[in-house]
Amino acid sequence: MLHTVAEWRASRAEFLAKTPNATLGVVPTMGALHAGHASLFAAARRDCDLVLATLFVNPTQFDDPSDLARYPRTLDADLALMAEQGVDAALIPPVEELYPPDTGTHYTVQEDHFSRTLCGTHRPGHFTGVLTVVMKLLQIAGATRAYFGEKDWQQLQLIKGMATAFFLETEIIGCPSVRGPDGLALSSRNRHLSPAERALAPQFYKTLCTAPDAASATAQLTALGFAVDYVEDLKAHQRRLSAIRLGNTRLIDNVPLS
Ligand SMILES: Nc1ncnc2c1ncn2[C@@H]1O[C@H](COP(=O)(O)OP(=O)(O)OP(=O)(O)O)[C@@H](O)[C@H]1O
Ligand SMILES: CC(C)(CO)[C@@H](O)C(=O)[O-]
Ligand code: BAL
Repeated sequence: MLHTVAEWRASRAEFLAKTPNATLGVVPTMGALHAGHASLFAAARRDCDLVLATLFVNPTQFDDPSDLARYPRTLDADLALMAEQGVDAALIPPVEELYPPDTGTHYTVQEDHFSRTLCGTHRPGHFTGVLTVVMKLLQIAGATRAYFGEKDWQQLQLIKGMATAFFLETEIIGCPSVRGPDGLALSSRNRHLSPAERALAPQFYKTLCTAPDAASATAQLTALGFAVDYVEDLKAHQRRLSAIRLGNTRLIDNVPLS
């Protein structure tokens, strides 16, 4: 299951030699897998002949070193979940392989770009890191389709924009957010929540769904005890996006505007 870039490229070539018109799906992740990731694997499995998952905690997208240091790492459980979901191959490259020394090249966008708003404002450099690593992963994968979650809605739009701008041949597929029974969007960072924070967390989604406008959502969330980074209604997309912090844990979510 484990592949370096060179191993993946060799097994991909071998597979395509045997099955010339095969479709390939790639699901980029940072590991610590949960049912949200499983839904992406299932979509790829349904649509594609060969499914690659990538597990890489990308250092360049972390604006906060302590967030990177405590990012959950659960490799054994991740391998079991991927096997259950019928993932064919997992690329788990070391940092030096994705970032060879002295290349000094990254993907960036102009000052007034969408990537500088919302999470881009609150996590400076975050989307440069995300888009750079996604460009690398898509080039390595050489897939027909790549699967991303709508939970990270701004990220999904930016990746679609990059794929269009750079004429990438991989189709970018967005998949619906998977939620717990209480409405909380599944996220690897949920495991950092204390029991009290976990009990409060579903109010995040509920408030986004019910508040009449972004200002009231902000006021209601603040009154409940969330530290609000932003709530914004993107009228053009009919979408409400938000990021909040509970203690040291930052969560994001988005809902359609009704
Ligand atoms: N609840 C979810 N439903 C659907 N897709 C999800 C969900 N959570 C994550 N994803 C998607 O899985 C892919 C990998 O995300 P990632 O590994 O960062 O997990 P995560 O749970 O979003 O972690 P965190 O937000 O804590 O970094 C992304 O495309 C992301 O949008
Ligand atoms: C797309 C991604 C795998 C890039 O590191 C990451 O931002 C994520 O997991 O959403
Ligand atoms: N899924 C988002 C990755 C991050 O928070 O860095």
